[in-house]
Amino acid sequence: MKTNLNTPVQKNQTLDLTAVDLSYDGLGVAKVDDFPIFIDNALPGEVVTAVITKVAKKYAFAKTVAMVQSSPDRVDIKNRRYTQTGIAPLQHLAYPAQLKFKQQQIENLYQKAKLAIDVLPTLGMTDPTHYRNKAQVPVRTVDGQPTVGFFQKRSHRLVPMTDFFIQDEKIDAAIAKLQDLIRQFGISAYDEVNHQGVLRNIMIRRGYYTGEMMIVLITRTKELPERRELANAILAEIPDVVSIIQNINGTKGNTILGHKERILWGKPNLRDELLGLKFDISALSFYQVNPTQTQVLYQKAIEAANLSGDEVVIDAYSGIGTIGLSMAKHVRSVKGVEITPAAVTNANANAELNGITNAEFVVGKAEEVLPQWAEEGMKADLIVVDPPRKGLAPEFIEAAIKVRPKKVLYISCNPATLARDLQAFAAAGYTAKQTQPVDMFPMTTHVESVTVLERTEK
Ligand SMILES: C[S@@+](CC[C@H](N)C(=O)[O-])C[C@H]1O[C@@H](n2cnc3c(N)ncnc32)[C@H](O)[C@@H]1O
Repeated sequence: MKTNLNTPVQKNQTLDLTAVDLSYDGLGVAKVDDFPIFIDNALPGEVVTAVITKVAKKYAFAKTVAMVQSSPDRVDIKNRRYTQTGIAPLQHLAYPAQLKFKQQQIENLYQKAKLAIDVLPTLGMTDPTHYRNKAQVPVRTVDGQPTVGFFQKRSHRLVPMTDFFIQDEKIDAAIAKLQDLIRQFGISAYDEVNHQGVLRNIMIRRGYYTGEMMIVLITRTKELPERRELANAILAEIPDVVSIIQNINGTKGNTILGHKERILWGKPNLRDELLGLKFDISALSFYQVNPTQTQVLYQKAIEAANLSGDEVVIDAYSGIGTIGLSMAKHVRSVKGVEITPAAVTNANANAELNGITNAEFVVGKAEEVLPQWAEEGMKADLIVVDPPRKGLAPEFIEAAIKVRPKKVLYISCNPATLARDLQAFAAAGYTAKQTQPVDMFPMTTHVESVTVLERTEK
């Protein structure tokens, strides 16, 4: 065995470890002479017998082989596969402790960033399972059959399953039916090693309030054999389907959706409702995956913004307009910017659908459009941002400061980039008193939150 003298542990070594923390991705953290070891299946306070699986220069990974002393926060898991695949990496942690973990994640990052902002207790769900309104599952050949499931963590080995625990059960039922139909029709599964086969992924969305279902079949090829017959069979077997779309993605790599699509049956959009407003959503548009908690998040955001009714609002990273349109009746006007053209088409149509006349959305990169708006002398009282995980670009923050809004409302799905961006705003005199985490992704380590920054300089 190769021994590394510079690290206090060696690969394949078995030892007892005490977890003192939980990493951002749900692994127990133990220290040996200050050297961090990330342990699969260990909660803070637990003592486990573990075997070291990998050693790097500054850290190591280990796997629990026996529990010496377990945590009172440990609960029975539903199924090993949900941890194996990363679908529910926190399923072994009691739900109240998950909420606390998310609050602490933000607190720790704020402490490191020297930000004096209170983090409120995370708002959770009554039933933290079966909440997702969207499934995106790979299709691969297993035992000679096209099979649905989920990839094992950090790999592309398919773990077959049709019951996904955190997804709407009607979506799970539709996935199981689709697997039967794909097999009946003899549609080949994608083979990513040789870039062969037809069906890569299945995406399904279901409107929480409307019950409408959209099915997207993502293929490598333009050809989808017997596509009309397949669409008819889907309609006969799966209830409430309003849209069947073939999305074509001929690229190699991990991107799920391609840019081209063909409607096989029905409407190009799915309809859902949020806070009493109707929203049409295309297959290519972003839509929050937890519909009940999205309403909690938006309500908190609107409340925290403490609107007077007279504000000019910029809604950056506006998607299909859900936040801007939910705010529209509380403000003077809303102007949104979003990179995905299909989402902007949805957003403007959604304004019309709800009789909202004071909101408008444009296509563009927020970090390019906001500097243009600032250059043109555009004024705004409130800038709402809801960026992807990478957070805000420095050019965006610079332009936001130039616009000099009284407030910035930051909705974040990644506390690390949130803390970084809040530091940049703080340097320009924008400070926050508190952050409200809302649990949008129970059983996972994802942390969503809302923070209002106010301009402290005159
Ligand atoms: C977290 S989602 C929020 C969408 C919307 N606010 C909502 O809650 O439904 C982030 C959105 O930013 C968009 N986006 C990603 N990069 C962008 C960029 N550079 N400029 C503008 N929009 C971007 C994505 O397409 C996505 O719709």
